[in-house]
Amino acid sequence: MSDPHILVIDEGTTSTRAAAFTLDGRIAAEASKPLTQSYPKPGWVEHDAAEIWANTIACAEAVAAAVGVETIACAGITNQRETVVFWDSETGEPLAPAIVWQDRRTSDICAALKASGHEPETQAVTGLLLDPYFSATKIAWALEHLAEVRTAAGQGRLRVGTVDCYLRYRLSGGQVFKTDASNAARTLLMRLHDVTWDAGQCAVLGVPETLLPAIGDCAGTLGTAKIAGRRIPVTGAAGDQQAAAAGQGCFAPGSVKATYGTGAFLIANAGKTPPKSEHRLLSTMGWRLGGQATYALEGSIFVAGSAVQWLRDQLGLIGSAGETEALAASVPDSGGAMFVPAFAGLGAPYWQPEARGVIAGLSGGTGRAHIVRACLESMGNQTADVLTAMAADGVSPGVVKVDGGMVKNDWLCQDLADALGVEIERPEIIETTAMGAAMLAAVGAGLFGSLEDAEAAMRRVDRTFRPRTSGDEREDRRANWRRAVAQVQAGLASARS
Ligand SMILES: Nc1ncnc2c1ncn2[C@@H]1O[C@H](COP(=O)(O)OP(=O)(O)O)[C@@H](O)[C@H]1O
Ligand SMILES: O=P(O)(O)OC[C@H](O)CO
Repeated sequence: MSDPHILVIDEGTTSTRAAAFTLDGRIAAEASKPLTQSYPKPGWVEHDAAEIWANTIACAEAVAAAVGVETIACAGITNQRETVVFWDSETGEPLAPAIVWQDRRTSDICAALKASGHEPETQAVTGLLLDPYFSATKIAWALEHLAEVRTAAGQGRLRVGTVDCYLRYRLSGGQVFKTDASNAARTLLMRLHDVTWDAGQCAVLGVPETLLPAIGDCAGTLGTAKIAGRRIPVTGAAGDQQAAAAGQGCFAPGSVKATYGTGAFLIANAGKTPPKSEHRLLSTMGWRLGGQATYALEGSIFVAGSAVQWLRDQLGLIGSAGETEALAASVPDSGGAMFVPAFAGLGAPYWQPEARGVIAGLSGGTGRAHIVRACLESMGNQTADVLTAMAADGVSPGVVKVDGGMVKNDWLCQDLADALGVEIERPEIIETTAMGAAMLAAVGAGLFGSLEDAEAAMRRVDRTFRPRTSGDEREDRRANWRRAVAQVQAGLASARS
């Protein structure tokens, strides 16, 4: 029999991918399809869940055909988190557009909940803060505003879930209505310490607990996926950022990864008890295996690669994302330009959903290369904000393990090292999210005894970027960044007055 493969479905914000991994961590076949982004109103971001499903099946079947479906031993699913899908239990068809994690339409609901003093309780129970980023207010909004969703709820036909839950439902032919602990932890409704839905949060946020799926582990017997006429056991499932932390081998408490895709997300392993952030980071689930939770401290940055896409699609400054590398290197600095890409509000550690972006410090000499460089530099600047908060919460890594679509850019990786003053370690396979889902699925299927064993067999380091800046240079850069963020915040204050 040929070598077994692990099929991974990685449903990201901007594209859906499938890959077949070998047990030594190679990608034997892969397929991807872009996902349409809809911005129907300012601050709104939607996906078509029918397109998500069609792309998922097409990518999975293409990969199965390439390696031979009979060689696939098991499947793992990983996904953009917090995004909410509404579908009909009878047909599996979507009832409304999916409301994406970047969507800000529930800012007012969150502001009202904060004003009523509900944030400390929310943080104590769920580890999260009151921000439209998370799923619950999106569900409550849809139940109030979308007739299709309300009617289906009244008739007992409504299924609501995060993207993992929707895909597991459809892949199983409607047999499985379950989510996993890492995705459930992003809803604002899950009690972090005992991994159950919290009746109080459900009541306050207006989400009937009866609508919610069961919560399970991230590895084990999780259901089946009908692909290319075969029922493949699904043995791994986790949100994409937690999967990336597993794929980077962040198993020791305090080890940190940063994934640069549409957004950028830093996760520190926090061990076996929920961490408590005093500095506006999230306390969340890493993964849960055999009923045993591993917790994480997270800093979520809402705009990373999407700023590069904006330079390409809205400004036409570049023809492709890859061009940013040579352009940034073509100038000695950004010429004083500072780019704060707060298109979807500011995430950690600010949590200001109504903030909007700024490009400051422009002069007549500012050119295309300076703007591009300022855009890439904002990755290091935003990451430094999160690492500063992590340090204040007691986590100071000497190495940050990076991955995601942006880190193929060497200039960016070096700039991260220079901005942060830490080593930046890049693995051979930068699709670490998919690698982590493959590791979880392999452990769930019994192909490896532990995630550590899977990492030893599957993950290899490509390159380490070392800082080339002095502490004073980094401090100057931080001061300039703080001034630019202050401009964003001043804009916010004047918009309110
Ligand atoms: N060479 C590059 N330099 C900078 N950014 C890049 C480069 N290549 C891709 N990107 C950006 O990376 C993002 C894609 O990363 P990916 O991990 O696939 O995202 P996601 O999983 O969120 O859909 C895009 O936003 C793109 O603009
Ligand atoms: O699609 P990505 O890779 O930017 O990840 C999205 C995150 O899961 C949102 O929390």
